[in-house]
Amino acid sequence: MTAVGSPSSEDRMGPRTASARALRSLGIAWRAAPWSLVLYSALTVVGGLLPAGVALVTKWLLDVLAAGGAAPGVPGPLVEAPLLLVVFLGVFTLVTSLSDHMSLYLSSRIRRGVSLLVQQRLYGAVDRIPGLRLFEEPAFLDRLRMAQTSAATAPEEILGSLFASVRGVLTITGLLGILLGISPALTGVTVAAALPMLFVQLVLNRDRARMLWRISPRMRRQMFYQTLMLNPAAIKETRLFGAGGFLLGRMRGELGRVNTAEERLDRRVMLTHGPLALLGALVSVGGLVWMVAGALRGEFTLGDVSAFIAAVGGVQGAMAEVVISLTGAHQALLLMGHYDDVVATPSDLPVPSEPHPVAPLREGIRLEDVWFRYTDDGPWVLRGVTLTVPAEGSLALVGLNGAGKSTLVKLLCRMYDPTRGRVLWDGADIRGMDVAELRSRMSAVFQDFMSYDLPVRENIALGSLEDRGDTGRIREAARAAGAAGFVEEMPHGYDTMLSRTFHQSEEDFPEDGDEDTATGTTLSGGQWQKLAIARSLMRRGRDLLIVDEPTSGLDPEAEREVQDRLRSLREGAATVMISHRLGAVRGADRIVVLQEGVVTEQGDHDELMHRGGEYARLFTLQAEGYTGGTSRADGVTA
Ligand SMILES: Nc1ncnc2c1ncn2[C@@H]1O[C@H](COP(=O)(O)OP(=O)(O)OP(=O)(O)O)[C@@H](O)[C@H]1O
Repeated sequence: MTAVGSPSSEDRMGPRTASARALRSLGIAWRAAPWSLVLYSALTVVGGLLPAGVALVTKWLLDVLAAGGAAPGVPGPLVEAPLLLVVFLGVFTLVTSLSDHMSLYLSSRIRRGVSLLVQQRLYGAVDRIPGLRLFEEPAFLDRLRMAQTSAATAPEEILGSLFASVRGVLTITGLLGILLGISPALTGVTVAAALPMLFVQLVLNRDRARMLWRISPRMRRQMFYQTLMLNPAAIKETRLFGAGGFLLGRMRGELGRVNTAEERLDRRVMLTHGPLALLGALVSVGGLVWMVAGALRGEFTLGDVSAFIAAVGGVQGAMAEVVISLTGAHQALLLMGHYDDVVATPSDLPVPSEPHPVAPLREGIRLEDVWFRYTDDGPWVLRGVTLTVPAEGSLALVGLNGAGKSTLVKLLCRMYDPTRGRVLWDGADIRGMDVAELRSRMSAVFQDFMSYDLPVRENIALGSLEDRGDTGRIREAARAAGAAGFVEEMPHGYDTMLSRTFHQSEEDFPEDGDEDTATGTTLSGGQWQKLAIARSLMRRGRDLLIVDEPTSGLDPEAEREVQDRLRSLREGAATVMISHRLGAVRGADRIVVLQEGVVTEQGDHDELMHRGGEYARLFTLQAEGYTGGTSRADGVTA
C-alpha cells in the first residue's frame, strides 16, 4: 500500500500494476453488468473485423469488374455472382451501423453500473475510517479528491479504452493481413510510422497524471472558495463585510494557476503531435505514389490499389484510435492508483485482532496520564491528564477557551488515540475494543453539532437509526429535549423538511406533494440545538452521555428546562458535561478544571469554591455579571 501523502501512485506504474488495475476494472464491470459486458465484447470483435471485411470485399468487387470475369484470388462462387459481393457490402454497412448504436447503449449501461459500484466502494471505504486524523491531513484530502475524480470517470475510461483498443487491434490485424498480401515492405513502413506516436503519448500521459496531482491542492482550494460563495451561512458574512470580491479573486487566482499548468502541458501535446502527423501523411502519400507506379507497370490490380488506400487509411486511423485509447487507459490507470489507495486505506486507529467485548459500564471511565497532541510537531494539548468519570455519575469539565476540553471528549469517543497514556473502560484499555461497539454505548451532543438538511424525523432518528420508524420514541426524545412544542406546530410536524436548499423528495412524503412540504423550512440556532439534544437522547442503552455546551444557544427558560431534563435523563449513565455557564455545571458530582491541558483542580462545587482557585475565580466573575458585581464567592454558594 502506498503511504498516504506520497505521490507514488501517479508516477510509478509497472506493467504488472497496470494489468492488475485493468483486470480489476473488468472485474468491476463484470459484477456490475455481466450480460451487457458479454454482448459488448462480442460487438467489439465484430466491429473490429468489419473494416477488413469491407476492404477485402471491395477489392474483390473491383478486381472482378476490372477483369470482366475470373480474377486471381477471388473465390470462384463470387466470380460467378458478383452481385453477392454488393449484398455483402450492404450487410456490412447495416451491421456497422447497428453495432455502433447497440455498443453505445451497452457501454452506457456498463458505465452506470460501474460508476455505482465504484462510488459505493469508495464512500464505503471512507466510512470505515474510524478516526478523525486522516480527515485533517491535507495529503490524504488531496488523494481523496483525486480518488473522487477517478472514481467518477476512470473505470469507465479504462473499459472504454480497452475495448476501443481491442477493436482497433483487430481492425489493424485484419487490414495489415490484406496489406501484407499486397506489399510486405509497405506493411513494415506503415507499422513503424505509428510506433513513435505510442511512445510519445505514454510519456505525455505520465506527465499529465503528475500535473493533476500537483494542481490537486489548488483545485481543492478553489472548490473551498466556490463553496463559501454559495453557502447561505457564509453569504451572510461575506455580504455584510463585502468580502465576495475577495473570495472571487482568490478563486480566480487558484483557477488561473490550474489553467496555466494545464495550458503548458496542452501546448507540449500540440507541438509533439505536429511532426508525428507529418510522418503519417508522408507514409500514406509515399506509399500511394509507389502503388500507383506499380499499377501503371501492371504489377498491381485496381482492387490492390483500392485495398491499399482503404488499408493504409484504416490502419492509420485505427492506430491513432489505439494510441489515444491506450494513452487514455494509461492515464486513467495511473489515476486509479489514488482510488485504490483510498479504498485500501488502513484504519487510522489500531484495530485489535481479537477485540474485548464492551460490557455495560460498572465502575467508570478513567483517563490515566493522558498526553495528546494533534500532530507530531504540534504543541501538547493535553498534558498528563488523570481523571475518572464514575459510572452513573456526572463530571463537568471547566476551563478557558483552548484549554483542551473538547479534545478530551474526542479521546473519550476514540476519535483519536492518546499520544501517551490510556483511556480505560472499567479498567480495560479502549484500544483493545471494537470502536463501533464502544461508540454504540455512548451518545453525545457536540459543541459543533450538525444540522442535517433532512426532515425533522430523520434529524432526530439519526441518533438511533434502528428506531427511525418508531414515532413514539422520536416524539419522546423531542419532548425530553424541549423540541416537541415547535415541531408539532410546524405544518407537517415530524415530516417537515428542514432545508431551504433541497426540495423534499416524494419518497419522503408520498401522500402529499403540496408546496409547503416541497420547499421545506429551517430553524433557529437554539431550535437546531434542541434537535441535536433529542438526537443524542434517541440512543438506547447508553452508558456515557457527553454534552459539550448543550445549552449555549438556548434562551434562559429553555436552558433551565433542558438542564433539568438532562439531569433526570442522565441518571443511570455516566455524563461528561462541558459548559462555560458555570451555573449549569455546579450540580455535577465532580468538576474538573483544565488549564492549558493540565488538570489543576478537581472536586465538587462547594470544595472548589472553598479552595478559592481558578474555578472559584471564574464562577465569581460570572456571577458578578448577573448580580452587578456584588457577589463574593462564598456569597454565591450560600
Ligand atoms: N483538529 C485539530 N487540529 C489541531 N489542533 C486542534 C484541533 N482541534 C483543536 N485544536 C487545538 O487544541 C487546543 C484545544 O482545543 P479544544 O477545542 O480542545 O479546546 P476547548 O477547551 O474545548 O476550547 P473551547 O472552550 O473554546 O471550546 C486549541 O489550542 C486548538 O487550537
